[in-house]
Amino acid sequence: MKVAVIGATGYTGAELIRLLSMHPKVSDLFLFSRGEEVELEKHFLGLGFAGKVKPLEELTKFSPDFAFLALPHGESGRYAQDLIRRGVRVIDLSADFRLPLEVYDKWYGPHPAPGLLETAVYGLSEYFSEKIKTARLIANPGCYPTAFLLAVLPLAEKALIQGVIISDMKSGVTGAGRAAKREMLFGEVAENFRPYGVGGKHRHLPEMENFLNMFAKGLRVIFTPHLVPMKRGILGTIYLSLTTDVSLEELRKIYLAKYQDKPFIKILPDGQLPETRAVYGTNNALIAVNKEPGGMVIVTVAIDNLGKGAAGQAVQNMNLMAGLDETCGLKNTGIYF
Ligand SMILES: NC(=O)C1=CN([C@@H]2O[C@H](COP(=O)(O)OP(=O)(O)OC[C@H]3O[C@@H](n4cnc5c(N)ncnc54)[C@H](OP(=O)(O)O)[C@@H]3O)[C@@H](O)[C@H]2O)C=CC1
Ligand SMILES: CC(=O)N[C@@H](CCC(=O)OP(=O)(O)O)C(=O)O
Repeated sequence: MKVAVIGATGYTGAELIRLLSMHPKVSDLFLFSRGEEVELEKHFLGLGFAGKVKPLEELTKFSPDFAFLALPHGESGRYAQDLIRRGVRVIDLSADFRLPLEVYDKWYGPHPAPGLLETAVYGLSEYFSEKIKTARLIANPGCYPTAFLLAVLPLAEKALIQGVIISDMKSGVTGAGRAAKREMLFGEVAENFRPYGVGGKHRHLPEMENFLNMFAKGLRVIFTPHLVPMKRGILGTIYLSLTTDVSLEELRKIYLAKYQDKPFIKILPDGQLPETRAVYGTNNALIAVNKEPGGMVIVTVAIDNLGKGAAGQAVQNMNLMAGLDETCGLKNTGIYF
């Protein structure tokens, strides 16, 4: 397969290059970014792919089978239009095609390609695989919503959750992208731990609620993200109330049954809890379910924001679209030490 990565100089672009260069079915990799032609970074030398990142203006000269858009929201939509018109199947890592128009406009501003919204399929691979297989345009989910939805949907779809779900999440700094920002300087981030977007202000809240409500109506989410001084990883601690008393053993059985044929989702045995280093560099999600003495359920979840939270899930979606095994090129235990 011929594959293009657009936004190849960013963090998710780099992770896509890493994954696609090891993918057994990818024969050609075309890389694009804005500005002048640039050399590939030294990490990627010797991988056998033609060496330079080309200016985006040259994209029209290439006809890949798949194109990954690893661009800021608002920009992706502009490039998706032309690619789709030319018959290229597109996987967009930005938020441009994840939400209904009125919700997008409220949180992100005017939509760059509203005419394409109907075409897009939300790329949460474990829940929408049938639609993903035939899709022309994938809206790859946000990193926090991926972790949240994988952790709560098994209970939501059985109508076992009531009221408010508290979603307390922590992310490494690559989640913020590679562009220079003062609040992401080493001096601001190292030896520091801070919340942000508190009080319903983070743009992943509507994404969480929108897809949660496809499976269970009337639930509300309180989402508080935090920045942790590590490079990669998301850890979520999610508190929820049940509609009826269900034992911990039964709850675990629900998760195990739901994900038994989903190779990237690992339900941890009693006594084990997710941690970010166990998913570092992988497409895996680790989930543990527990109950506190008052009966509330605590679901903990770990993913790599650049893996299952972005590039890994995007490649998993490409595999599904291409009729390949969804694990093709993605089996990886990560780095233990
Ligand atoms: N980082 C993460 O963990 C996740 C990110 N995402 C989403 O994926 C997308 C990419 O994120 P990420 O890789 O982190 O971002 P980065 O900031 O690291 O990279 C963005 C890329 O887009 C290019 N770019 C920036 N502005 C423009 C523009 N106006 N026109 C064309 N190209 C532009 C950059 O080029 P240049 O090098 O010239 O700046 C770079 O190649 C974003 O939409 C993000 O929200 C989704 C899930 C997780
Ligand atoms: C640590 C950090 O800053 N994380 C980012 C996550 C954004 C992201 O990856 O998601 P989108 O694709 O929806 O932009 C944030 O909170 O904005």
